[in-house]
Amino acid sequence: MDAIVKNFPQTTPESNRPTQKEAEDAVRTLLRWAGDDPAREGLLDTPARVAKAYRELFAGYEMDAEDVLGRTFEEVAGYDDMVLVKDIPFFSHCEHHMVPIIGKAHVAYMPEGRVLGLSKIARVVEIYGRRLQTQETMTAQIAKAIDETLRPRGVAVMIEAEHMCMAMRGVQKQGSTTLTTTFTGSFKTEPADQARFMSMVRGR
Ligand SMILES: Nc1nc2c(ncn2[C@@H]2O[C@H](COP(=O)(O)OP(=O)(O)OP(=O)(O)O)[C@@H](O)[C@H]2O)c(=O)[nH]1
Repeated sequence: MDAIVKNFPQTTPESNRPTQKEAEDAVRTLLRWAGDDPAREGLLDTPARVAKAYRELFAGYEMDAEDVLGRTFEEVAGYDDMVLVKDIPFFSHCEHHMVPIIGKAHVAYMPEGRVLGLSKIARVVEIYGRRLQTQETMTAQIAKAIDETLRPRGVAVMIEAEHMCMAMRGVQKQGSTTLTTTFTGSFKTEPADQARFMSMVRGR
């Protein structure tokens, strides 16, 4: 798992964290930048609310995929075929504009001796989603985390998402979806495994 941290060194050391007051002052600055008055009554509590909301929206920096994925079970009754958890909803934020990415993740693996608790797969999506992200990085991180901790025969991750930076601002194209995939192991080497993943994701 060290490799994951090395490849994706996103977590801020606690010593570099601003104080609550610094965070609230920064929000007041942005309110003024937007053209509003942080001293007006309706905005007085907003900096504290935003600082609190950021802790929640970016809680992924506080969480470690290794802890979550470390809890595995012995293979269940000889089951060794694909396990797919699809349509896992998530909210993330793009690292370019800090506005939402709204999407769904589909995550599959081929067990090799051990299986994961299903909720742990959704938790890994949360861990990487609740950070500033690009969709490509998030897709790769989820696959890599499962691959390195569980050592399954293969991992497949597909993310479909709408980027609010393309909808609310800039080019302003609402409703477009970006799809990204990462395949490891048998999903990479066996076209049949990859095709089955795609058809299971698409089968509604
Ligand atoms: N590859 C990738 N690009 C992203 C993602 N989220 C946002 N972007 C893009 O990041 C790019 C940043 O482009 P810049 O030209 O530096 O910034 P900008 O002037 O705000 O760009 P516009 O959005 O075109 O107005 C934009 O094209 C965004 O669409 C992502 O998850 N993956």
